[in-house]
Amino acid sequence: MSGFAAIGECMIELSGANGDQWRMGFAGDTLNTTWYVRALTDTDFAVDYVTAFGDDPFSVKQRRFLRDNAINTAHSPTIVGARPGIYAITLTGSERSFTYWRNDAAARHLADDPDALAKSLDGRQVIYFSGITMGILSPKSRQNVLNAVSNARRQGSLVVFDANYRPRLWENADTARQVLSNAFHVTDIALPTFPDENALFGDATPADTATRIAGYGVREIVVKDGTEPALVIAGGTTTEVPTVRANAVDTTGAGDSFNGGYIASRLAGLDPLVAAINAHKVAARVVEFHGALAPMDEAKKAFNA
Ligand SMILES: Nc1ncnc2c1ncn2[C@@H]1O[C@H](COP(=O)(O)OP(=O)(O)OP(=O)(O)O)[C@@H](O)[C@H]1O
Ligand SMILES: O=C(O)C(=O)C[C@H](O)[C@H](O)CO
Repeated sequence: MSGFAAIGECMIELSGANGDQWRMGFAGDTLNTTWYVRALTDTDFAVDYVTAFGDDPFSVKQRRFLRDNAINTAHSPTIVGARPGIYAITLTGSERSFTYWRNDAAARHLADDPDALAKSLDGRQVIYFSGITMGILSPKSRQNVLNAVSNARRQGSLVVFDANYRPRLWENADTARQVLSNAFHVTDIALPTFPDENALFGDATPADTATRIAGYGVREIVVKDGTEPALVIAGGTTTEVPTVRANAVDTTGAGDSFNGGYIASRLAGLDPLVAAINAHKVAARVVEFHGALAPMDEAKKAFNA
């Protein structure tokens, strides 16, 4: 087993608005985590982003962007006539909210071909996916993802999942609860965010979130909560790990970069508490930049500080 593969949607991102002038980049929760795993692992460690691309000029740029940053795309298909989704970031102070145009995005077809998906995940040390990955898909494709992930897990892959609840993606809250619970059932490491879990499952505290997720059989859980400490549940013990101070300008991708820092640390053999400390350091630096993707060298400096 070697390498990392994440499954999800790479969108066009509009960030850093200055009046009507925007900066265009590429982002999406699972891609953001992939970016930070790439930044924080050795160059000979294979990192893949598993998605579906369109065939328009922006999709071509996405593939080039990933390639230029040493992120491979496994067996991700190209869908003729399709194009990427877009989102724009609105800031209230440093707190982000998103406007999306993504209903017909190419990535919605990422699991249409179960064989290609299985090949993309084959032999990976770590597989990462999210509730956004599941939310954009048809019921049949959601099942294809769950099958592919659980088969890979049976072969020895470690599965990491963040529910990242985005209400607009779901037909209704009951479906979201059902699909996300199914995903937690095939997860080894859960990296949820408390406000998302509170919104969907009504958990009163981060400890309640951890208890519920442990009930799905997940043995390693980190519950993030903005500037509040993260709750780390591993090896039968529960520990609060405080965050790192930052001059935050845009919190987009905070949780995703935390996940990248956490996964890279665990891949390096560090224990969960040290992994959470490193993850906070990375996320605290990422919120000091506009958009989800901070420069890789800045993430690396924070990780090693
Ligand atoms: N203002 C901040 N200052 C320092 N660190 C922060 C700040 N906001 C977030 N973080 C860091 O990011 C982590 C995740 O934050 P949060 O729970 O807000 O993520 P999130 O809502 O999942 O983010 P996203 O979904 O945009 O990736 C925190 O555990 C912390 O390490
Ligand atoms: O909200 C989404 O679907 C995105 O993927 C956009 C952002 O990059 C992501 O939410 C940040 O976690």
